[in-house]
Amino acid sequence: MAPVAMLSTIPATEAPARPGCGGALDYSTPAAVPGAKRADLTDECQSYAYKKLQTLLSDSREILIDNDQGGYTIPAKGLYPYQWNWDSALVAMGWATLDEARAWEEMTKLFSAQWDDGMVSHIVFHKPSTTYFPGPEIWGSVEKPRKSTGITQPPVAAITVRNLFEQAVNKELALTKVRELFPKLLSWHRWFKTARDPENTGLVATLHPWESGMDNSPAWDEPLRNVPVDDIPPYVRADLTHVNSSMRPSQAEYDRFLTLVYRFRAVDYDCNQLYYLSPFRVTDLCTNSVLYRANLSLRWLAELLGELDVLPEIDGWLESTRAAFSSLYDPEAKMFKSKDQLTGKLLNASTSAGFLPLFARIATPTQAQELAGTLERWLSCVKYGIPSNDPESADFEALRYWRGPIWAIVNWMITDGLRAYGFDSLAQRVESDTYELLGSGIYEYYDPTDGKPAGGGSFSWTAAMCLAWLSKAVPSS
Ligand SMILES: O=C(O)[C@@H](CO)O[C@H]1O[C@H](CO)[C@@H](O)[C@H](O)[C@@H]1O
Repeated sequence: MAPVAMLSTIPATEAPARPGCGGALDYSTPAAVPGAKRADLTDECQSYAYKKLQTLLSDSREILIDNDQGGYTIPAKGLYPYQWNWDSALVAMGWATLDEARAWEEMTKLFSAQWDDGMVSHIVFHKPSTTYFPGPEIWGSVEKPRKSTGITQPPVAAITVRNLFEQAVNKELALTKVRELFPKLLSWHRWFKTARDPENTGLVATLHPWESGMDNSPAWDEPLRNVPVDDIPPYVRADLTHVNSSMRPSQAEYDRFLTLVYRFRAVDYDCNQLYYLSPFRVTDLCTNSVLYRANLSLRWLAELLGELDVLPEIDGWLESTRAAFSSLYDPEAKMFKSKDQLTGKLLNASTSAGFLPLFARIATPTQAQELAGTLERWLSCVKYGIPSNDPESADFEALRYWRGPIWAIVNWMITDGLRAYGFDSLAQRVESDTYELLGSGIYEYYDPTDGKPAGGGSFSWTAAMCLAWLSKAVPSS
């Protein structure tokens, strides 16, 4: 696909009209800046490209400001009215481009709800809302609503904290914040080790599809089949009042999501029991890849602070994960796969999480080469990348949430990995596709077959990716 050449999906009111420019555009400078002009482009073309980026950036800033609830950012109004864990960690990187203090605040607010055992919840219920289910009164009770959920999400936070520190202009503030956050991060990562890898396998368990962040991924079809539906109280889904049911998880999936919540609640989310009693226990590629990368970041932060005593502990985690990770590689499919810990089998589905070992830097060079080949095949089947599910698989659904649509945050993670392994042109293809998709609106996800935006609108982590990643990645030649 030609880099950012087709812009037909941008509504005329939101983007400047595109003049007939041949070749790539320069997004970095207005044509009016003397000396900044590319010789092969007209003033009109350069100014168009510049304006397009400025429009996207200002829309993205507005979304973060609009979704700001005072120190934390909701993912989208109505659909997701609380603070979500990995959303906030990704959104903080976006905030950092306009207000560093506000970016740090996002992290502080997330960790304000950290549990005594170290866990950081997948949702923090700072303020009441009637637009989401299941809310605090389901996770706790009507009489005693919980302030946060009893499950977690992929631990992006340490990656963010390192990133915020490295990018910081105000290094003094950054160092104070790193000092504050480091022990909290360490305690969360220790919780992963003890609560989710009590048998010391090197890979942590995920006990609920919501913990994976990729809730209705086809990878969970098999293990969810072994989750019985209990006699749970009747409930009304709020998500279907915001988004069409054809784009959301099925009722059968929700029944199982809720069954798991009620079973976990029955033991008051005791982390020593959940691992053994959950009828859903998988090795999720996303969680394990993010955790490995987050442990690399945590190690970096420990060195920054001179916390050298903890290095052997973190090195031990890294080493055991490295030793175990190849067991998740399927050489025939040339793809990493998640695993069902209860049956011991690799799960059949090939999903975009299979590329995340690149983001982790844990794929071997041979595996990375093969993954790049697999990704090329996927991209040859769709107009835009990266679909969340193998576009050639029978269960690919272009608009159903994590079963096909493109997610900007996943594109960022995979692109970061592709560049680290030297696959620059593949990375550029994904960056160009993402840039073009965002031009049609800053949404939750996008249809890989035609680029149609879908799910929640004015979506925070998509806006954050525009600010923190795409604004720097768009091709300038
Ligand atoms: O559908 C839901 O109700 C929530 C449950 O956590 O998940 C989606 O929405 C959350 C908020 O954006 C994300 O963190 C998840 O990854 C997922 O896309």
